[in-house]
Amino acid sequence: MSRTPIMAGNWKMNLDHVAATSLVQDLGEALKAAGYDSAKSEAVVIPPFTDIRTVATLIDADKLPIAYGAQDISAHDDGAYTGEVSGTMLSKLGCSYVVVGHSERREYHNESDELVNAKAKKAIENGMTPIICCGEALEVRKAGKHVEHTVGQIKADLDGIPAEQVAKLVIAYEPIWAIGTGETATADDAQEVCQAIREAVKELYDAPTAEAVRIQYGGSVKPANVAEIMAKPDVDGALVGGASLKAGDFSKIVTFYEA
Ligand SMILES: O=C[C@H](O)COP(=O)(O)O
Repeated sequence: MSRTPIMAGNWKMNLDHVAATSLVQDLGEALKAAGYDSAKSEAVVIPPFTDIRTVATLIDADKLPIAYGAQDISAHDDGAYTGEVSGTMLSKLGCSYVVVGHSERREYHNESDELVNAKAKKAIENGMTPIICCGEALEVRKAGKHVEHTVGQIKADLDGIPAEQVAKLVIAYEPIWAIGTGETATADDAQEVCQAIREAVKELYDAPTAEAVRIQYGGSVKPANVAEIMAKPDVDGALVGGASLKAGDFSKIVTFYEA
């Protein structure tokens, strides 16, 4: 089973809609110059909500080979939920992906696995693919409990999602201690947990579903380290923060296969 690698750039709370235009234009030009082949790697940008319409308009108008999505989604369909954004709204903007359960939202917004599960289901209900984030804090890794912790998250995050949907979604393993620190996990660290996540999906569902689900690594991925990480059999892509804010760097990560 060959899984198309997926490289998603999570801009986090960076770049207003004007700056977003420049980055997406530069990224489109960099990918074209690199001879980017979308069959070898999928490029996705995940901007702030306020940028999505602008990014969508540019990608559509210039027919750029870039998908886009959102950094969060409401667990509700509509109503009195001030500040939240619904799946219907995101789907109507043409979003293909929704990041759910990022460690920064789990920490700063106290998001539980139950809420992450509800958000993943809402993304699927609205025809979008969730990128379900998981990963351990440094103290958990130091205690040697990182596999147990991360697999436990994913089992809860996938609760009640049928196999045919799990096969199509994306899981992002992001060790919290590697996010934004420059402390990239080693390729072996990434493989260990991505393999354990795939084994857990096999136990929860079946072998075909485990083979089909795409599992990313995230945490200080850069052009210099992406090829080694991507050479691992159970790593199917990257969820990229800082490096996705630079068109040249993200283009090199998307075209990792050229290395
Ligand atoms: O969503 C992206 C991850 O949090 C990784 O961020 P980073 O590449 O800046 O470490």
